[in-house]
Amino acid sequence: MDLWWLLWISLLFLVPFILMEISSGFKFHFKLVYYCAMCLLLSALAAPMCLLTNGGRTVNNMRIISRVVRTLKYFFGVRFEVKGLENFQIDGPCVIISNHQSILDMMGLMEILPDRCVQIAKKELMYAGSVGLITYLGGVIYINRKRTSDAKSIMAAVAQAMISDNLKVWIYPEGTRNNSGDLLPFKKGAFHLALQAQVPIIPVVYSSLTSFYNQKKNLFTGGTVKVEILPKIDTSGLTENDITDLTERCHQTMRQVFFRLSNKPYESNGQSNCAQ
Ligand SMILES: CCCCCCCCCCCCCCCCC(=O)SCCNC(=O)CCNC(=O)[C@H](O)C(C)(C)COP(=O)(O)OP(=O)(O)OC[C@H]1O[C@@H](n2cnc3c(N)ncnc32)[C@H](O)[C@@H]1OP(=O)(O)O
Ligand SMILES: CCCCCCCC/C=C\CCCCCCCC(=O)OC[C@@H](O)COP(=O)(O)O
Repeated sequence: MDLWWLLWISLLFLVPFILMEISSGFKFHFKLVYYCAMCLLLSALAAPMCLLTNGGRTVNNMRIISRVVRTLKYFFGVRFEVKGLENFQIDGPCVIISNHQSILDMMGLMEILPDRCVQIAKKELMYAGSVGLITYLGGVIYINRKRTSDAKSIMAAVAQAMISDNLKVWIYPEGTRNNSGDLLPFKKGAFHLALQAQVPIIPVVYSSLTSFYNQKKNLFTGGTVKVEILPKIDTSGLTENDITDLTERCHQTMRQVFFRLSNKPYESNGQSNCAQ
């Protein structure tokens, strides 16, 4: 008899808990699927608009893409508080670096995307159905992260194109999505590119999404993302020998801003910030 009571009482507590877990998990995954479906749908709608307006693969399509992607935030209750937009007002090309937390970053990217700006992306994105097509039409540059030598030669060609076509290039120097509440060490490609093209670097920092988007906690509600565009960092006169210093300087500056925007106390990590 005692055993039955124990079973009933445990069920009384366990069933709502399991249901809550299932439903919040369901809600999280449902919202993620909904986000991907919206990206696929909007890309499928934007692709003909790009083709009809600009004919094919060109950075001019980014204007259409960013306008369309900017509508996404209303569906997901995400808002952006942007500071420092004036720092994008520079003549000519530059390398823009920013932190990368999740696929939701596409909204933050398109919210402030300056004119004539293409992104560097992993080549797998090319195969993401209509999203792959829209990235192709927008002029996104694909790299194979597993082959450093290929990535380097593509980046060298990009350095030339930046100058000849007056392009800004957006790179996520962490090289992958990172929702840990800190920045990963930076890869060096962005800094080589800036030096090769002899163009300035503009760091952009997005506050942590973890308060409203957290994969570990199955959390995806609405919230505000603080964005800060920092003043440009000049690279003129720097050489290959300065790459590590430059990388560390940018990482440290962005990390400080990231902690400030995320309302977290700054923690010095006391180790090299460059990916080895
Ligand atoms: C309409 C609705 C649409 C809805 C959908 C929305 C679509 C919107 C469209 C926008 C699309 C945006 C897409 C964004 C996608 C974001 C991503 O895919 S992030 C992942 C891909 N990006 C990156 O990986 C960029 C950052 N990575 C690097 O820069 C890397 O350095 C690397 C070039 C990939 C090389 O990788 P790895 O070998 O792992 O890196 P390192 O440790 O840094 O370098 C090793 C070694 O090589 C030297 N080196 C690196 N780069 C160069 C270079 N360019 N030239 C010369 N040498 C280089 C480096 O110095 C290291 O040597 P060392 O001796 O140790 O110093
Ligand atoms: C017919 C084929 C159908 C394919 C279906 C593909 C489903 C995907 C659909 C929509 C995805 C929308 C994502 C928007 C663009 C996201 C860009 C992005 O954030 O890429 C991640 C990349 O930065 C780093 O990747 P990793 O963290 O290293 O991994």
